[in-house]
Amino acid sequence: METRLLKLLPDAAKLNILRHLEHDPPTDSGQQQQEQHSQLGQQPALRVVTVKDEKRGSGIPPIVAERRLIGGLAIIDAFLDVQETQAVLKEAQQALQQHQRAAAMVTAGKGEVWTRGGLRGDQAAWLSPAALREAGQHHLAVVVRRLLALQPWLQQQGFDVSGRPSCQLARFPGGGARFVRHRDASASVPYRTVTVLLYLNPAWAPAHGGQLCVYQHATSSIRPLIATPADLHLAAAAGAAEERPCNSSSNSSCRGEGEGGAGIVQGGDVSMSKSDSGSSRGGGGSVASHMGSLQQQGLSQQQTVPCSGLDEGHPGTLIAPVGGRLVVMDSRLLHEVLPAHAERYALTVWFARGDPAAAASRVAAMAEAVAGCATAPAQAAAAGAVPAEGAVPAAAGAIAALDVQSQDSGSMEVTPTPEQGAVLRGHNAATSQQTQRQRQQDQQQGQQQQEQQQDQQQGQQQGPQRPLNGAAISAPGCIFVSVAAYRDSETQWTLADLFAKAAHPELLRVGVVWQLELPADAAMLRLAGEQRWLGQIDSHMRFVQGWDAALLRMLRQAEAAAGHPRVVLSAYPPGYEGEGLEAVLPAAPLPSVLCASGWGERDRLLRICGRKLRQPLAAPAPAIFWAAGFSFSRSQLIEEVAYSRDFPGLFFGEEMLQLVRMWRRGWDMFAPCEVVAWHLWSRKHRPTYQADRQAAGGSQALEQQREASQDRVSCILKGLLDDAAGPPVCRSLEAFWEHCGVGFRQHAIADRARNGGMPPHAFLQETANRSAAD
Ligand SMILES: O=C(O)CCC(=O)C(=O)O
Ligand SMILES: [Fe+2]
Repeated sequence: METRLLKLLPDAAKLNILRHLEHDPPTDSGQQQQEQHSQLGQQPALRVVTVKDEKRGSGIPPIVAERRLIGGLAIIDAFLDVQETQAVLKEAQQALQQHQRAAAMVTAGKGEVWTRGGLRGDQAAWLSPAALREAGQHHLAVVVRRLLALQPWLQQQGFDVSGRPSCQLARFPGGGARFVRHRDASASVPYRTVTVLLYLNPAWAPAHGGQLCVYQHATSSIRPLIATPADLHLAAAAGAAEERPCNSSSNSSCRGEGEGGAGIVQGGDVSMSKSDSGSSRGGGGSVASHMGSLQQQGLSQQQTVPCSGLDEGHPGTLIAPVGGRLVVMDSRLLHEVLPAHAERYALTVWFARGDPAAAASRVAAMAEAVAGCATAPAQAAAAGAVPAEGAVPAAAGAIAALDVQSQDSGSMEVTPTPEQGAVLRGHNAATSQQTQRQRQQDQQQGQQQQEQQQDQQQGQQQGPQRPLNGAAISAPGCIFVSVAAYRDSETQWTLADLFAKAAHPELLRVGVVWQLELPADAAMLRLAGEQRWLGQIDSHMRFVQGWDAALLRMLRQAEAAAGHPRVVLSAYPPGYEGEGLEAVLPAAPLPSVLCASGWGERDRLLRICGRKLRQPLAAPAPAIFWAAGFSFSRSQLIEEVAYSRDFPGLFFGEEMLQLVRMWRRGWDMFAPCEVVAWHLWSRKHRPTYQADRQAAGGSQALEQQREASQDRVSCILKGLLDDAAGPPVCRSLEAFWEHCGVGFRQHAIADRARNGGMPPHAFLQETANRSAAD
């Protein structure tokens, strides 16, 4: 499979292989977790040594029992005394060392501290009670149990903590390591309800930094739990209205909390803070000074360090990570760990709600998984490290694989890595739902085989030498969607929407080509070649509900109309406005058809546009042109018409090159009769490769390379250069010219081309987009 996959690649691309974590957090099955907890409780090895075991009695220490969360936050000092803290710290250090592999993998992938990535600088290890027991880390085990024993206390306060908790040790190594603003109940782990942090730093001093900053705990209503993009939208809108500065003189609810039971220590090491008032009292200095220290280390704040909420003027409570201190917080609260300048240890228990993560949450996790690509530093492009431009996979890039195959009920962790931005994977085995699907798949196998034979016969009859070997459309199969992205903040939303709106997200596999790296030896996602269907989209798109089912339906219709299975659905999708959560999708737009629109002034390559139809189509219509940003077919397409590495720097021209190659090998284009996606035509929200390169002073060599590629495409289309790539052709170039209605030698466009093969009156004046080329 691997060799075959190599051939499928956009040859110019550098594709980092999906890096699976080899180690799962240990407590991700509810059943298993329960067992582990009860084992923990029963083990004689876990008898109290020096740390007080609160198992006897109510299990809730008095120091905690009399407190409650106010505004979603409670800070409880001296949960452990100094000796206890020291004993636990020692074991925590051991545990982190023992679990170093795990810790490394949840951070930088090689045990490195990832401060340059700027998002998260800690090293962490999941704690399994069983592992602690085996390792003889009794103090730690007892403390974990004491933290777990807070469950009824939280329940009394109305939190759903009936799900399985998870437990983690984290070490920030100092040197400015931080953890940027986030919510623990995030899109990737929406089932977390309460975060309990126990700090293990007996000698903490203000100069050590690393304070926890909690935002918005003073607001009366906490934002709704993020579960779906729609919820996110609502949450963002509500949050924007709620957000207001909070200081002791102007906001009574803040002051009330500060003075009340929430544990705000005035003049001590907990303080309400707002950067613009410079009121970071006693808590170890402002974020700006931390940033300063990062800059001294040669890291530019702008390029490598995302802004702190404090720097943005948001009100927050600074909490020093002093040894023995317990912080209990609603997991929905935004918080961050400010740059730590000394080693900093914390033990965290996340309590979770009972119901397993819903499909929508798994979906939204995709958004987080790629969030890093939007912040990728500009220098990668500026240094000429980007071999091609545009949003099409002919360009070089790195693939981050997003494998959501087995996450229906499992927890998942998004693991940012410096190279890839993020890798996402689930921790659980297949669910019963999946097993059921598997059974259905098995049942349909007989049918598939039959249809497969039909496919093969059809393929042989149709001329192209290699028969199609995929099953027919009625058979279930996975869709592989290839997404190319260049520093595009919309990528995360595109992926979230893609999964959220799929009728069968479990059958979806996505590869993101991040167009930021030099070409190198390629290795394709192992997933790609194994899937039955192939989609290709841009990184700034939205989708209709059930887009996958709709595309399969239309592909089936198109195949029936064509009388063979070499069919590609392609169009320029209509536009949406706004970005991220603000995206506005026009309702029920009419479909469009790709048409020739003219010739590029400098490169003299054909430009195409999407012309909106006056009326909906009853079925997909035979079409002429192909758009790289929206294409759907059987996955054999990429085997038969692989991207070529012979055209470095190509942007305009790529679609025509692919088209001539596809068509001459027997693939027919069809215009979808339904709109299933929207595209953001404005480029205002993202830098382009071209602009980055110009900002860096341009590169003559790259420009020349690009022009040479364009010339070669021109020559191929004119028949002046033989295009030997790929499997043998079954249609002539002359037939292609006639089919398109384009005189490539004469630069002539016939009406057939201008109308994309449709009757002239079929169109509205309005186009679906400007020409994608301009
Ligand atoms: O260590 C802390 O104070 C907080 C860490 C954190 O936010 C997390 O692990 O999610
Ligand atoms: Fe957190």
